[in-house]
Amino acid sequence: MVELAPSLLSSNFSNIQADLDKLKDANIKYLHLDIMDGIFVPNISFGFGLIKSIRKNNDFIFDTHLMIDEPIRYLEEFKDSGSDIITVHYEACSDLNKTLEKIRKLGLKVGLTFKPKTKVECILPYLKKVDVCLVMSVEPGFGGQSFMEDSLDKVRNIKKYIDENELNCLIEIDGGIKTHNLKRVIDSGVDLVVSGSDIFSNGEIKDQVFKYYKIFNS
Ligand SMILES: O=C(CO)[C@@H](O)[C@H](O)COP(=O)(O)O
Ligand SMILES: [Fe+2]
Repeated sequence: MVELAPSLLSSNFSNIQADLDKLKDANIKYLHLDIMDGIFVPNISFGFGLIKSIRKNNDFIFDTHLMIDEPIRYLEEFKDSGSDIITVHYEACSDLNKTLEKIRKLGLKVGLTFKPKTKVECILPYLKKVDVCLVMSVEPGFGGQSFMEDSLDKVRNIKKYIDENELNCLIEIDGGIKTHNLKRVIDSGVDLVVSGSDIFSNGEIKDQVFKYYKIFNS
């Protein structure tokens, strides 16, 4: 069963809880949290203070996507703020093994992602250590960008590797997903789909979520 993880980045920051209530009403399980530090990516989003604050009233699985340099410095804080999955970038970690192991030791689900220009082959050896492999289908840093078609081949390669090596790793895709490209995305073999602007800025949130699940189930 494919699941949708709406990205908080595209929600209405002046009334976040109203949007979260709509997601809850639409039976959403995962919430994707994009953390940007202005160094690893050319944008700054929000930090653990905001996550902690929304954790109090929301039961979603918090899927935290860290677009920050050397994320190992802040893993405890993201755990304490309520993250369930922490995903780090291959390019951001000087000691990737140590970073992944620390997430595991903190008792969280371990996620690994990589920028579009990084070769898939670079991350394959780490997949035995991770619970979620996130394929970026846009350059990280901003919501609302166009979907990169070649990300589907990356999903297929990763899926093949996971199946051949009998690994227990979910595939997530993030960036530029819309209802019009969703079917092809699902057919490539993903388990989790992140969507931001198409969920929060395209009419009623609940109606949009239902459109996604209708396509998931088609
Ligand atoms: O990580 C990122 C961007 O860096 C994403 O999670 C986006 O926030 C998804 O937004 P859309 O592309 O769906 O608008
Ligand atoms: Fe993201």
